[in-house]
Amino acid sequence: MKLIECPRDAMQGLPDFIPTATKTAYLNELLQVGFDTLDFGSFVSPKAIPQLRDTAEVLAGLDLSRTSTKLLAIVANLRGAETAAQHPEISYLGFPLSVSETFQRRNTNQTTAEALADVAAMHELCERSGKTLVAYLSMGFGNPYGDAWSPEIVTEFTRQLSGLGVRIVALSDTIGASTAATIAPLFSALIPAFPGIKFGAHLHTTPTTWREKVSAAYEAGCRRFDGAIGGIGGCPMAADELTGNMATENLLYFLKEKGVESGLDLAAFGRARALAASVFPTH
Ligand SMILES: CC(C)(COP(=O)([O-])OP(=O)([O-])OC[C@H]1O[C@@H](n2cnc3c(N)ncnc32)[C@H](O)[C@@H]1OP(=O)([O-])[O-])[C@@H](O)C(=O)NCCC(=O)NCCSC(=O)C[C@@](C)(O)CC(=O)[O-]
Repeated sequence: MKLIECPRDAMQGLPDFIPTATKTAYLNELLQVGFDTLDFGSFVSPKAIPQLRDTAEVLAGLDLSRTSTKLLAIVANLRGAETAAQHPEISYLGFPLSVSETFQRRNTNQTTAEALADVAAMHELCERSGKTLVAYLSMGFGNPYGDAWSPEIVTEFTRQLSGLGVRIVALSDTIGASTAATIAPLFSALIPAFPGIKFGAHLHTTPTTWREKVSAAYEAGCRRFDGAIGGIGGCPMAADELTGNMATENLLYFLKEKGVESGLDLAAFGRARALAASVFPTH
């Protein structure tokens, strides 16, 4: 089981700037919890995402001496990927490739064909610099813009990613549109069809629908889940109203019910949750 904590997704849409020292302290606490990966920041345009304009400074303040958690940074163009690749502390570069043309344009100002060309270049950059590319298939369960969506379209994007050599694909429900009825068949079909790819679930959800979503992905064989403490956040490029992240607390409830080891230090998790209450005071 791999749990990926996403404070980047929790913070990126918040209008009030979280001071760099506060971000750093929170991430340092999260680094003690035992997550497989921390999606800690992004190297993108500060005009697009002003909240994360200090990612390089935050990275400089992280204490990586007592953690096995690996760092993931989101990038939205080659320039950001080249910046991220220069940091030896970062293991993963994450790029949002969208199944929806409208969202690709809103998020990275590209067509999906241009974004796929960037994925190819980013994958090569990662290979050269000892890093791994994580491709998010954004709007992977439908979109609010009226763009075509079907399991076949998601499969075709996955085929293209597989052809480029991408080995981690996070099926992403950017706006919380998924249901058990869309999640289960997609994971059930894609996992056996692409044995060279490790599939993750990056699900956004309301507090009432989280369980059916996690359960559908887990029962279909997914063993890599993204979450954010408190279920905070979402992508501000997608919609005005953000649908929160999958709460990490709920992922842990689910795993406990299933008798599955999370691998987390629960005391450290409690400390991180307590700190989250002051980092995100209005949530
Ligand atoms: C990709 C662009 C830049 C294209 O935006 P653009 O306007 O086409 O880019 P540009 O090249 O014309 O540059 C615009 C300005 O940004 C600057 N710029 C340009 N690139 C960089 C960079 N790398 N680092 C720092 N600055 C940069 C550049 O210097 C310029 O500054 P100006 O001259 O106007 O002062 C823009 O659309 C962007 O930054 N988008 C951010 C997207 C983003 O961060 N979205 C949220 C994360 S993805 C997500 O949340 C989804 C996910 C992963 O969680 C999964 C899911 O749920 O679906």
